[in-house]
Amino acid sequence: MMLRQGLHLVRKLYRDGFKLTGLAGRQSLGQAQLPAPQPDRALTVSSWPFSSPPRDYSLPNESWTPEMQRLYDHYSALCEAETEEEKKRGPWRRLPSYNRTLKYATGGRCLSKVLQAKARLFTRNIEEPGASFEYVVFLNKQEKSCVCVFQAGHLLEGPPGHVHGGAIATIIDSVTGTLATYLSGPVMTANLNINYRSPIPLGSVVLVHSALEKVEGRKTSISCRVTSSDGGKLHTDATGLFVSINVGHLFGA
Ligand SMILES: CCCCC/C=C\C/C=C\C/C=C\C/C=C\CCCC(=O)SCCNC(=O)CCNC(=O)[C@H](O)C(C)(C)COP(=O)(O)OP(=O)(O)OC[C@H]1O[C@@H](n2cnc3c(N)ncnc32)[C@H](O)[C@@H]1OP(=O)(O)O
Repeated sequence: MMLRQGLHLVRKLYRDGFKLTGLAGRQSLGQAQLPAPQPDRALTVSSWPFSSPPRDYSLPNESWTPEMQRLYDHYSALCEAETEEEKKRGPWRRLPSYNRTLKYATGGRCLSKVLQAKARLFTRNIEEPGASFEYVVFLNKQEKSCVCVFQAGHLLEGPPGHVHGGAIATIIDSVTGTLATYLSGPVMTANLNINYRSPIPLGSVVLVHSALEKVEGRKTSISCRVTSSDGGKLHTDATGLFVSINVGHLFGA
């Protein structure tokens, strides 16, 4: 009871502008030249410091359509497959997906919880299942490629009944960025080139195929194709250029 009251008090202090943490506190991270954020704005971009632990959002939930579930099952089965020769697991892996971008930013080694709490991946922070980006990425280590099964929810509407181009860009950036991160460590998108070929119906399930094109020094180039779930229709194709960074770059270092 006392604990609950204590939490309530801290929460209230926080709401009233007592900034414990969050991106709003960036001045302390080397951006002192920027004007101080307004309290309201600060609260919208801050993260609650005692939020629940990161959860894997790439697992089935009640909003998934039968087609989404079918494709998930199909690629999950590939993850279970063993190679003939060595009875080792095959090249496919399902990538977990957290609501904190920085959980594995160092390539497998977890960063501190304080750093993680400062970074919320917006595609994974909409509370209503199925409302926006439902997706799961399967990586093929051998082919240096991945496929994302993506179900676009009602909040992503652009042209009536169809997915907004910015939402399509978001999922392409997320999938190609994930592949680039897996292959090259921490990166940022430097360039994204997108051709919208045919509209994506809202609520439908599409496949986002991404593959490594080349690595040149700090630059990783990834190609991408968004198709209907049977592969028969091309919706979008794209290329992304990702530049390797030190994670400190994100904090103004
Ligand atoms: C948000 C994620 C952050 C990443 C954290 C790490 C891991 C995350 C963990 C897991 C991933 C999970 C999910 C992935 C989800 C989302 C991915 C989204 C990623 C984003 O959504 S991220 C936001 C948008 N992104 C930006 O906000 C970048 C702003 N920008 C900059 O921060 C700098 O601009 C930077 C760092 C890009 C480069 O700056 P720099 O000083 O380090 O390097 P420099 O300029 O020297 O370029 C080096 C070489 O790249 C060539 N080059 C550069 N830019 C080019 C361009 N546009 N076109 C053609 N070539 C270009 C140069 O020509 C040179 O080439 P060369 O070496 O041959 O001369």
